[in-house]
Amino acid sequence: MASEPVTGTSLQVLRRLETGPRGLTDAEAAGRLAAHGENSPPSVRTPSVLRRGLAGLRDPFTAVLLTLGLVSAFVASWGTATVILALVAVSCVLRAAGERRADRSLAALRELVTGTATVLRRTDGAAAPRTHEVPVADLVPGDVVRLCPGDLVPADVRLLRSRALTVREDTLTGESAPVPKEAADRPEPDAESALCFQGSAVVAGSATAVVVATGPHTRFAAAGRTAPPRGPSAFDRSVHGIAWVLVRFMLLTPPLVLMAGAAVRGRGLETLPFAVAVAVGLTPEMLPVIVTTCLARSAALLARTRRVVVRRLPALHDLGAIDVLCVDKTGTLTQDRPVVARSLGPDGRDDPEVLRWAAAGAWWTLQLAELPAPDALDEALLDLVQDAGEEYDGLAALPVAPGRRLATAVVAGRLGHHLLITKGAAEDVLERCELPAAERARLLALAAREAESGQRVLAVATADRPGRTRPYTPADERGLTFRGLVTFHDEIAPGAAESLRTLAGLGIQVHLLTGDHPATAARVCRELGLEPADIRTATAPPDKAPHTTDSTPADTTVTRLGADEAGEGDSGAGEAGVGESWAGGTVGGETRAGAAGVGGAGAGETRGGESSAGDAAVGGSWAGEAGGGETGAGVARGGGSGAGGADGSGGVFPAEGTVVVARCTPEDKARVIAGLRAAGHTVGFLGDGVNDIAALLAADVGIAPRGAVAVARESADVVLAEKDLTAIGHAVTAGRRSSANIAAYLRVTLSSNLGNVLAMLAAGLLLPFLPMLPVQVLAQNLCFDAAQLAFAHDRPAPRELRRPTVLRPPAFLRFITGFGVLNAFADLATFGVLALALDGPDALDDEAVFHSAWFTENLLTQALVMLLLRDGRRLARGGRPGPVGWAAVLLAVVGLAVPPSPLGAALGMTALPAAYHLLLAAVLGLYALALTVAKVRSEV
Ligand SMILES: Nc1ncnc2c1ncn2[C@@H]1O[C@H](COP(=O)(O)OP(=O)(O)OP(=O)(O)O)[C@@H](O)[C@H]1O
Repeated sequence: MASEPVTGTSLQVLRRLETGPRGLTDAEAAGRLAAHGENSPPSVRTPSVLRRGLAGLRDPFTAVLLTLGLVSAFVASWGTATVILALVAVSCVLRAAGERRADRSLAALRELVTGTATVLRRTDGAAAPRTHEVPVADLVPGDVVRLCPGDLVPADVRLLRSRALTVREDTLTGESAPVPKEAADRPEPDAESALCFQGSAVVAGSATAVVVATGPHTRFAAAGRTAPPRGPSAFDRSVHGIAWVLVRFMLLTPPLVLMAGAAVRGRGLETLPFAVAVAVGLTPEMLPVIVTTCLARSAALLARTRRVVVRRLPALHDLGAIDVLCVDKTGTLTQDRPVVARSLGPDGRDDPEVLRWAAAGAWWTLQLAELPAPDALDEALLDLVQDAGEEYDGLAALPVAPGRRLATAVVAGRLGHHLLITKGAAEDVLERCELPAAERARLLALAAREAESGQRVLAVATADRPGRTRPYTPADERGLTFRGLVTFHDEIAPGAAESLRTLAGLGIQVHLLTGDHPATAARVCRELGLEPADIRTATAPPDKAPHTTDSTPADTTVTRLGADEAGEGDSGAGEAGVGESWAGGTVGGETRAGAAGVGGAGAGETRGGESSAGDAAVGGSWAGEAGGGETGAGVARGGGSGAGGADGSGGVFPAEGTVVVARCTPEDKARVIAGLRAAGHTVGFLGDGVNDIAALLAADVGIAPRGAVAVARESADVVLAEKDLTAIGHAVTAGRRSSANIAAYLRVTLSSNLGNVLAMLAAGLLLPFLPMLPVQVLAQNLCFDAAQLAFAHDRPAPRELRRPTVLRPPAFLRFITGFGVLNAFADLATFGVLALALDGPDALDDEAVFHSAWFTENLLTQALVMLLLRDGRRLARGGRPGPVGWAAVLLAVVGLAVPPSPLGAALGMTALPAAYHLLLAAVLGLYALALTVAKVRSEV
């Protein structure tokens, strides 16, 4: 179905689809919707619970458990095998159920951000077609749709008309370089270039197209594709690091126990079930369950209370771990509702004529490039000049595109001449004007002065050319006559200042990456209460600017301006700054570069709030290749003040404060983020436009605000469904909360498990019998696991949420070893004291008594660890116990109640003498004291 109607001329295709260039009528569309079904985006086929359960076996802990269970069955230790396999089953079922719940709630949340398509429909056959925004799901074959930059192609379509259309097809091909598409009628096999496929992103240009396939018939669905998988999150990587250390321990444990038993006690293979049980005791089996539950609960709560949609569950962890947030300016920190402020001539005086040129250019670009709607700057111009462009006939348009910061309209002038009207970034337009260098520098300074007051600035130029039939290309934008500047005021977005303050309070460094002028960006920063520590310009060499997709890292020269150089009120300094960046691009001026190490150096070591991560090079290709000598058009000079220490590039980011990188192309934004990540930061990016897609994908977490274009929303991990930016702070806190719960679970479980295992190994060697029967080890493990589920529901203390939650495996393993050893000492001390104090028929040399005493003591110490390592402060302040506190109490009750119960008898246990409980209370008191001291010391 997808391929059949797309060959032949556009007309043939339209006929075959029983439609026309004016689109379908409402009745036809409704009929086809009933016949073809919804054009639902191909969703991941929801796996069955069984499939999910089996997938759970791939988790390393579960896989090791299963192996140990099978080993036990192999040596006919049926009790041990049954309990282990039951543990495996419980873990897989809980995890599958949690994932299903999470999937369901996410599917419901995604509804909040579903996209729409611009479609041409008629009320009846005689009526004129009108454009409507309809939900993507309502599209049917035969619908005529309009595509513009930022759109996601809503179905498989055949182009009817197109203007300089480029799309990214990475969802289908994995290839991120934009591909040109054209409406021309071509025979097979070239017909593909007139087809766009569902899920592709429109990067530039515009088109009108007819829908040829929807829903399950699209190529995307047929290929069974889903969104390209992202690499593991920062948190996942840490958890995996820890998991693999433990898995190695677990695999080593049984042979060690066997060898030690044989060497010291002369025991044989009969110890294997015990050895296996000890290894199982080390396993944090509930980890996958707790991770899924924590994430799903936090995501659902965020959506309900803050209208924040987490589109990829693990992104919530990364959100909690970010220590750097890069934001774009327009549409994110500002509202992107610009209003014309001034129109001035080259002499700096008000000149309304410049505004008329700019508006005429905007009007004809809009008409000829077939853009369904003007961009915000053009809209502001057209709002003010009602009859814009009426005096001309439009001939051609070269619109703005990612990496291209100007637009040209060609109109018919007098006496058969053509008139080019170009408007855009001052640097880009002035570079194309015929001007002496000094005059150009003066005009750039004029633009910078306007920008310093926070205004957005467009330069306007024209050119009179003899008429011709040859098409116009960017190469024709040369030898222009400068006409003047138009400035715009764009209000700050609601909640932006408060949101930035909250982020600073959460220990997150904010950087601004924008395509706009450095002085405008710096002023916006100040208005938001952020004093930029550094202001830089990322300048693609002019001849590369329109073709950023094939630019290489070395194409970007980064010019650093001192924070004060673009400073407000000091126009001289501002002029110098901008002049310098300009010179770097064209006249061979100097690009001041800070000292920089090459990115990635010291990554890992430099992580974390107190580290010098910020001093490391931004690195990656951006810093490394842009610096250190002559690059592109600029000459980099080393010897700046950065702490990276190597030779010069502009890539050093300070450890504190905000850096503004202005005049960024989409690739520059992505490169800066890649560099920051290589320097060890966990980086979030907040952006709303088609020029932000690469950055959204490059960041650990991409965030799109409400109002972002469809492609940005689709590329983001987190979407804010409300306009209020303060939701980001709440989302970060929610991420930290779930990460803190998982980290606490790991700390408590692993230190406690390690302590038990060490104590059991030691006791196994000291005693003439096994310190616990395998089935008892497993039973107490099961009780402890069940209690651990409370961590998914806990509320961490506020101080735990003040900094990014970063699990550093070495520090973490040190923690659990320290507390594990302490726990083992407590266990052994208990028995030392009890052995000395008790004798008679109930003494500890009786196996059943010993096993029961060990069981009770184990569960009580574990409860104590839960209480003190997690709920200690809350209880010390006289607060009510949280879920973990109550779970600990329950665990202690089970520890005391099981041995004398029938269940205890079935497990080979017996009631314990009263004296034991008294002595145990005293030993536990001492242990609690030691634990508290150790905890306080570990926090200093
Ligand atoms: N309609 C337009 N006509 C001419 N030039 C434009 C137009 N829109 C944008 N520009 C120029 O292109 C520059 C870069 O635009 P781009 O969309 O990349 O970034 P931005 O909107 O300025 O900032 P941000 O990256 O923060 O969203 C603008 O600063 C402006 O100079």
